[in-house]
Amino acid sequence: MNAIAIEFKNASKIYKLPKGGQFEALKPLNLSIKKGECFGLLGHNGAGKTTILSLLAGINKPTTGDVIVEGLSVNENTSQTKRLLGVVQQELIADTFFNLPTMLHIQSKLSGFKPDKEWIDFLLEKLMLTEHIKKTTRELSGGMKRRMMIARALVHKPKILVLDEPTAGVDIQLRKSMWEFIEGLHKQGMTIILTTHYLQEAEEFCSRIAIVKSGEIVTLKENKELLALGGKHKISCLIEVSNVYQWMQDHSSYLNGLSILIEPVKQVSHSTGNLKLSLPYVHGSMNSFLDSVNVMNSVAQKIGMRISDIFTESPGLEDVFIKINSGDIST
Ligand SMILES: Nc1ncnc2c1ncn2[C@@H]1O[C@H](COP(=O)(O)OP(=O)(O)OP(=O)(O)O)[C@@H](O)[C@H]1O
Repeated sequence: MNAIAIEFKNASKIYKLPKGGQFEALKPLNLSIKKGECFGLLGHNGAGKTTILSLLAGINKPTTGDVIVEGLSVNENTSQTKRLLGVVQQELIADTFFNLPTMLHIQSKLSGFKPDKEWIDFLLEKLMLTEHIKKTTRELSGGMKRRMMIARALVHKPKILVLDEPTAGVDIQLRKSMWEFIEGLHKQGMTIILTTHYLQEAEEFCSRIAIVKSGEIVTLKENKELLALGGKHKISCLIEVSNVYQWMQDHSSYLNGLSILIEPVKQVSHSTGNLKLSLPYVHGSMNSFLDSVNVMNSVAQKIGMRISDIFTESPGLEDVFIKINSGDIST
C-alpha cells in the first residue's frame, strides 16, 4: 500500500511574463504521493496549487525537475502519463454543441480508450446528470458543467484523479452526493489529489494535507496531526452580564486561576453583552470532560451566573489554516 503513485522531483515553475520579466510560481518541490492516497493541497488564491497540478497533468512544463506518475516521467512520456490521470480543471470548459453521452464517447476516443457505454451511463447516473443528457454541454448550468467535467475526467478509467476545486459552484446537496461517489472510487483504490477552498472537504476526505504559500509547501502533515495544531477541545458556556468590563475585572483573577478563558461573543458595550467562558478538556476522555463540566457548574454557583448555553468546540482545519497562514503557528 506504500507504493508511490506520484513523485515531484525538484519540480519548479517560473512563468515568463508577456511584458518581459518572470515570476516564480513554484519553488523546487519534492513530494511523494502514495498509491490509493487522498491528498489535499490547500492555500490562498495564487498560492501555487493549480501550478503544481498543471505540472502533474502535463499542461505546463516544469522549469526545473520532473514529475513521475506511476514510474513514468511526465517530461518524457506526457501522452502515457495523461492516460493515467483524470484531470478536472478549475476553469469550466464545456462549450460544445454535443450532448453529454456523445461528448463522453468522443472524449473516450480522444483519451485512446474504447467508449464503454455502460461506464458512461454509470458516470452520468452517479453524477446526477442522467436527466440532462439531451442538453448540449453549453446548455448546462455551472454546477452541471462542473459535474460533467468530473464525468469527462473519469471516462477513460484513470488510476489517478486530479481535482482542482471540483465542487466550486455545486450546491450543497449535490456536493454531498458527488463526494460519496468520489469516496467510492477512492475506496476501490483510486489515488486522488485535490485542491479546494472548502476546507471541510479536505478535512473529511484527505489523509494528508499540504498547505501551500507563495509557491512552496509550508506544512505537510497527516490530517489528524494538522488538526491537533488547532488547539485543544473546549467546553464552553455563554453568560449574559449587565456590565461586561466590570464583570471581567471582578472575576478575571478567579477564572484565570482555573484556566477558564473569558471572551466577548458579540460586539460588547460597557453596559451589556454576552461572554463566553471556555475550559479545555482532553478529547476522548470522559473523565476529563466531566471534570470540566463540574468546574463550570461550580463556577456558576460560586459567582451566581446564569448559563444560557453550554456546548463543546473542536478545533477545525479552518482554525489551523488561518493560524498557519497568519504565522500564529509555525510548523
Ligand atoms: N500563465 C501564467 N503566467 C504568469 N503567472 C501565472 C500564470 N499562471 C499562474 N500565474 C501566477 O502564479 C501564481 C500561482 O497561481 P496558481 O494558479 O497556481 O494559484 P492557486 O493556488 O491555484 O490559486 P487559486 O486558489 O486562485 O486557484 C499566481 O501569482 C498567478 O498569478
